Parts: sequence; C-alpha cells; structure tokens
Amino acid sequence: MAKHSIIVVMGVSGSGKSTIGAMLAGELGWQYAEADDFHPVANVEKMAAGHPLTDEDRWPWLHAIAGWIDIQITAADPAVVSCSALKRSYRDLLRRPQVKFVYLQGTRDLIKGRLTARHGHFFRAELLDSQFADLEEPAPDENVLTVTIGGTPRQVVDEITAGLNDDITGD
Ligand SMILES: Nc1ncnc2c1ncn2[C@@H]1O[C@H](COP(=O)(O)OP(=O)(O)OP(=O)(O)O)[C@@H](O)[C@H]1O
Ligand SMILES: O=C(O)[C@H](O)[C@@H](O)[C@H](O)[C@H](O)CO
Repeated sequence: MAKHSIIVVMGVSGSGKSTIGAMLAGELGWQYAEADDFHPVANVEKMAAGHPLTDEDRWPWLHAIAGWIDIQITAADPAVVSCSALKRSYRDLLRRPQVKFVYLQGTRDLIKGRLTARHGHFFRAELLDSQFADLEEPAPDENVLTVTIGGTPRQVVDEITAGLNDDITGD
C-alpha cells in the first residue's frame, strides 16, 4: 500500500482541479472523485445564483468528502479527489496520515481567463474574487505539494507525479 493513498487536489475554482485530478487519477490507476458531486443541491443553486458559499454551507459538504475519504482508506482503495479546501480549517477536517494535498497555484488573471472561457459549468467567473478572499494558502508545516498551473495539463501532472514520487511509493 502506498504511503499516501489519498491525494486531495485543491485550489480556487478554475485552478484546474477537475482537469488535473482526473488525469492524475487515470495515470495512477486510482479512483477519482469530484468534490462538486458532494454539494447539497442548495449549495449548487446558491453558487449558480452568484452567491459565494459560507463556512456554514461548506461544513456538511466537507464532512461528506471526509466520509468518502475514510471509506476509501478503510477499503485500501487509493483515490484522487478534487476539492477546493480553501481554508486551513477545511483542510484540517480532511487531513489524515494517508492524505496528501496538492495545491494548484495560479494568478487571479490567469484563472479568470480560464473561467471566462469555460462554458456549461454552474460556477460563475464573477465569484472568483470571493474564492481568493477565502483562500488561505497552505503553510509550510502543512507539507503540501504546491505546483504552478501556467503550463499545459500534461506539464502540471508531470510536475505532480515527480513531486509525489516519494510520497506515493514509499513505505
Ligand atoms: N493547465 C491548463 N492549461 C489550460 N487550460 C486549463 C488547464 N487546466 C485547466 N484548464 C481549463 O481551465 C478551466 C478550469 O479548469 P477546471 O474546470 O478543471 O477547474 P476546477 O478547479 O475544477 O474548477 P471548479 O472548482 O470550478 O470545478 C477548464 O476549462 C479547463 O479545461
Ligand atoms: O468551496 C467552495 O466555494 C466551492 O466548493 C467551490 O470551490 C466550488 O465547489 C467549485 O470550485 C466550483 O466548481
């Protein structure tokens, strides 16, 4: 069993969590889960209406993701899950010895451009500033792998697998 069996790909909306997370999971041959699928309908409707989520909106969602992570760990079924995990307290709720966070770091301008070009998604580009306002970048003691997202998805995934190598193949 790998040292870390759960990878949480985190970052603001539009940072590439779904794109990168799914590609990474496919290449590792691990399960993949999309945190957006754990939102109560009310949360999705709120974001689609242009309102950012509050902590109160996010706690039940984060608990649901934590529950899924625990199921995967118990089943020894390694997985990648994309989850914004913007605040340290959110990450603390998801943190386990088996969990490795990967932070997709990018500038507001780059991400705004990608969100504006993305179609068919409930999340509005106008909400990006609220995501950056809530974002608490991982502190050094969190031992998070940070990768910049300026390159192609291929380059970003390669940087992650290179950076994760010791974490996912060690004892
Ligand atoms: N490295 C990249 N280079 C160019 N485009 C990218 C890259 N990564 C993601 N994209 C594009 O940027 C947009 C946002 O990516 P994606 O939907 O994966 O982000 P996300 O973090 O999952 O967003 P959300 O949290 O809102 O679901 C998509 O249209 C995607 O195709
Ligand atoms: O924490 C949050 O504010 C939400 O989870 C958002 O990040 C959205 O779920 C997602 O980014 C849009 O797809």
